[in-house]
Amino acid sequence: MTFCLVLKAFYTPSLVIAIILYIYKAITNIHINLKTPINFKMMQDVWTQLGPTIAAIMFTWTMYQNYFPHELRGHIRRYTDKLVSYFYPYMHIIFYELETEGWFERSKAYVAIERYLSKNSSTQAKHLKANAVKDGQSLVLTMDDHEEITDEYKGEKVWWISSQKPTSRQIISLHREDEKRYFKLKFHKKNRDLITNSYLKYVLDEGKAISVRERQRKLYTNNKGDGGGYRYRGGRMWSGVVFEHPSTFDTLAMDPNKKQEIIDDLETFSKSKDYYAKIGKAWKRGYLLYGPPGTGKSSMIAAMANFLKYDVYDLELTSVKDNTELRKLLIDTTGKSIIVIEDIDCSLDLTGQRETNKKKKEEEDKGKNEEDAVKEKMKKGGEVKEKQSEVTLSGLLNFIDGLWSAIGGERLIVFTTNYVEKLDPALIRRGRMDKHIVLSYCCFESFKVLAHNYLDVVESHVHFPEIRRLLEETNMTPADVAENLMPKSSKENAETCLERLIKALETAKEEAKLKAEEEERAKAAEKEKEEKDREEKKEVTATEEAKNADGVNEKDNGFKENGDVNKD
Ligand SMILES: Nc1ncnc2c1ncn2[C@@H]1O[C@H](COP(=O)(O)OP(=O)(O)OP(=O)(O)O)[C@@H](O)[C@H]1O
Ligand SMILES: [Mg+2]
Repeated sequence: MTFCLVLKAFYTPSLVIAIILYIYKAITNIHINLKTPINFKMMQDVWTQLGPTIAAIMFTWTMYQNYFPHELRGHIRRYTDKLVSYFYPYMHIIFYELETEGWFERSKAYVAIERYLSKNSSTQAKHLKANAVKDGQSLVLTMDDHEEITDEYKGEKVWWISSQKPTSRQIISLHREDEKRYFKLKFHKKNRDLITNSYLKYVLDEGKAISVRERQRKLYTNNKGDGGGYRYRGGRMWSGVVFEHPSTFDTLAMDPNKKQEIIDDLETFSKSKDYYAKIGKAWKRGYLLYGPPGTGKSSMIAAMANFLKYDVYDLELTSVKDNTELRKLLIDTTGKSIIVIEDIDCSLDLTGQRETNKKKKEEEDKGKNEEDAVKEKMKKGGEVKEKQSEVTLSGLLNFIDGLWSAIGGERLIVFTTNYVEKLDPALIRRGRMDKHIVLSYCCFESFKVLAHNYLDVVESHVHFPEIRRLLEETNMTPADVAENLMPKSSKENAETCLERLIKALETAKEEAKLKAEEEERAKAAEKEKEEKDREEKKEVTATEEAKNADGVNEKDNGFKENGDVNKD
């Protein structure tokens, strides 16, 4: 029996089990032998018997550790494990916290499991650890070492144990503790396929999804680089700040049907990973937002990011040196993000670059030569102007849907513009910009959203019919409507704000009328001038024709006279 116990005690936890078993056996023996209830005297006897036995076990253990050859110990351990596993119906999988390769970073699998278990941990574990996330704004609770919690998957029970073991002292650990922390998953042998094929994937996916949901989202902008590898801000291509824009689809003023259509579209996109894979399309979607200034294009991007819980990469195209740098920037973005290029029509001269008729090319070449000459002149004079971006339309087209664009997945690319007609059709064709959304002047439905948000006027108001009429008769951007609805002092209430809006709408209507009249007058004057020019031109042509006719007659006469002379 003692030999068996020693055999079982090849590693410390087993040693503890062995001691417990021994105590139990000693007590039951006494109980059986004496047929008396266990009392204090008996316990004393147990301890008297136990002391030398434990000492013997410890001695044997130390001898074993110190004097048994390493290989032999390995063999013994292997056979003991086999023996134990023969009777033991459970299997274990271990997930270490630190990667053994590289710089001992935290393993992604461990982090995902930690997040996945956080819910069960907080309800089941007695000892918890708290880790700060979102830059210290919230806490994630995980079970502390030597805690065990259970989980259930498709009706089968599994156990998760958190533990740690000391690492070799020769390893210089950059981590906070010189210990190897790990999660151990215990499950019944019969569930082997279920766990390895399905449960583990589920845990990792869920863990990652929780991390993404609860992460601190960022707003990035590209750093200006020299194109040769060196970049500002510690070599990073993007620098980010915490994304805190409060715009949501609830605060966005637009036609409710159109709004719902966009929400549905976004939701479908975010859940369509498998569908995109099935149809052989990169998991990305392009949105073109266009409309006059102040109609909510930027607000909509923020609302999209908040709805999908994505990061935002605000790409400043003019700071990108060339197409290669643009590609590198794309590779440096993560999935679950929106890449935004605002005012695409102003970013670069991307219009008409595909119109390659000869004349245009010649003109361009001519212009280029002149430009080069000016640059050369400036250099000589010591004036070195900042380098212009060399990003081309084809570079941008590749950025949107070239081979590289598939990297990372789950990405929205959003362009905004005030002048959609200025853009090259290739840039905004479906497939590149899949959904075109026009954001226009404030309609009555949009106004109602703003009135609700800004003044808490929910259903109706006595001024609403008049505002409705005025909004139908004149164009006012949601930005202007919002500004009029915003109380400017504590004395102002819904009534005063709505009255101010009515006044502003009337003024806008009047101004629009005057402008239209002015334009009408200008048009009429232009027409009149054109008419006059045409008349003058007609007169000039008629005079010239008359003159020419006179000239021909004179010539004819001359010929006749000359002919007569020759004849003579
Ligand atoms: N549709 C809208 N819903 C709610 N608020 C809006 C809307 N449009 C504009 N606003 C308000 O007007 C401000 C300006 O809007 P925003 O920056 O989104 O306009 P934009 O279309 O991006 O303009 P620009 O073309 O000049 O960039 C926002 O801060 C917001 O308060
Ligand atoms: Mg904007």
